[in-house]
Parts: sequence; C-alpha cells; structure tokens
Amino acid sequence: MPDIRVKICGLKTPQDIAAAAEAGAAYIGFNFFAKSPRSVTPQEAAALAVEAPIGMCKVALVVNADDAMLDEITSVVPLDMIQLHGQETPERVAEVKARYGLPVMKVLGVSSLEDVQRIDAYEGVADQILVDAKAPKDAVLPGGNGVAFDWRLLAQKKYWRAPWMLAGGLNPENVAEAIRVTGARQVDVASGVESAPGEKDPARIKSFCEAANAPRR
Ligand SMILES: O=C(O)c1ccccc1NCC(=O)[C@H](O)[C@H](O)COP(=O)(O)O
Repeated sequence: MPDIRVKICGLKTPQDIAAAAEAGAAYIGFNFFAKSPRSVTPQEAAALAVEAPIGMCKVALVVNADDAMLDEITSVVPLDMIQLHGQETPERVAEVKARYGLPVMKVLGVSSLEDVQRIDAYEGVADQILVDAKAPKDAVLPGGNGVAFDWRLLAQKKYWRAPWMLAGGLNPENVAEAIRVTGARQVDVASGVESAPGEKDPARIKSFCEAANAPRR
C-alpha cells in the first residue's frame, strides 16, 4: 500500500475512476456542488460508485447541504464518507455523523495562523480534517480553485487528533515539496490533475500519485 494516501476529487466518468484506481488512489470524491464543472447528480455518482474497486473510499463532497439533499445523496449512492466543504459548525458535523452513520471529513480553509488554530474546534468531532486553501474573494467555487496556501503555516501545528489531509493547488510538480514542508500523510487534488476544468487527465493522475509517493529527499 502506498505510504501517502491520495484523494482524487471531482471524478465524473468511468475512465476517471479507472485512472484513479490504476494510480493507487485511496479516495475518490464525487462533487455535488451544482455550480462546479466537476459536479455530478446522485444518479450519476451511483453509477460511477460501482466502478470503484473494493477498498477505495468513496467520498461525497457537499457545501452547506441540508438534510433533504444529504438524504437524497445517501439513499442513492453507496458512500464511505461525507466531506463537508462549507461553513458547517462542529455541531452540524456531529449531526451529519449521527444522522447518516458515515465518517465525516470537515474542510477548513487556511490563509493565516488564526485559520490553523480554528481547526482545533473540529478535531474532536470530525473523523478527518481536510486542510485546504481559502477560496479567493471573487471565486465562484469554495474549493477546487488550484490555489495553494503558505504550507509553512502548518509547520508548527501539523498534528490534530483526527487524521488530516492537505489540499489546495497541489499538482504533480509540487506535491512532493508540499509533503516535505507540511509532513502530510494524505493529499487531495482536483484541478491539478485536469487538462481543462472538470476534465481529468489520466497521465496527470498517475504522475500525481507517483510524485506523492516518490522517495523523499
Ligand atoms: O472542485 C470543486 O469544483 C469544488 C467545488 C466546491 C467545493 C469544493 C470543491 N473542491 C474541493 C476539493 O476537494 C478540492 O480537491 C480542493 O479544494 C483542492 O482543489 P484544487 O486546488 O483544485 O486541487
């Protein structure tokens, strides 16, 4: 099993799933944010999920979703985890965990040390924490913008009680350095393995997974 666990986010086709599986990704993300070029419907995600090999963690990405939306997604798609990518409070994280009986990954955007400190409020309730770059002020999307944050912000505080994952502007060219600086054991990528917004590139998925697991200097 690869040392560094990789999540490929925003998969839309069976070819995307095959590329992630062949490259050894541990997680795949289905994006239910309608404005995203990576979004899928619950029915599309259900058809894709059956293509995933046993043991690959299938994650539903939602942004400030209400129970009705989560009820629909979880009733149709065989999932292993829910990723909350909005302004969900620790209380909402606990509610979602209890209601759906699935592990929850809470995403926290970082652009300052204060943001890093704010993560502590979630470490006792979220099953995983995804440390992402904050979206630029004028961005349409709350994630998937290909923007990195200053990885040195994690140098002092890179351990939480919950396992964590690094995201934000990662790509095959910089992922090894990001891992070196932050000590991340898990990494997540969306736009960095695409040829155009929402179009995954199998060669970049492969290069990303190889670079994440290349021997460290
Ligand atoms: O990818 C999207 O379109 C998206 C839309 C709305 C909320 C979150 C979204 N992506 C979240 C992810 O998990 C990304 O992998 C993460 O933000 C990093 O994205 P990128 O910088 O493009 O690798």
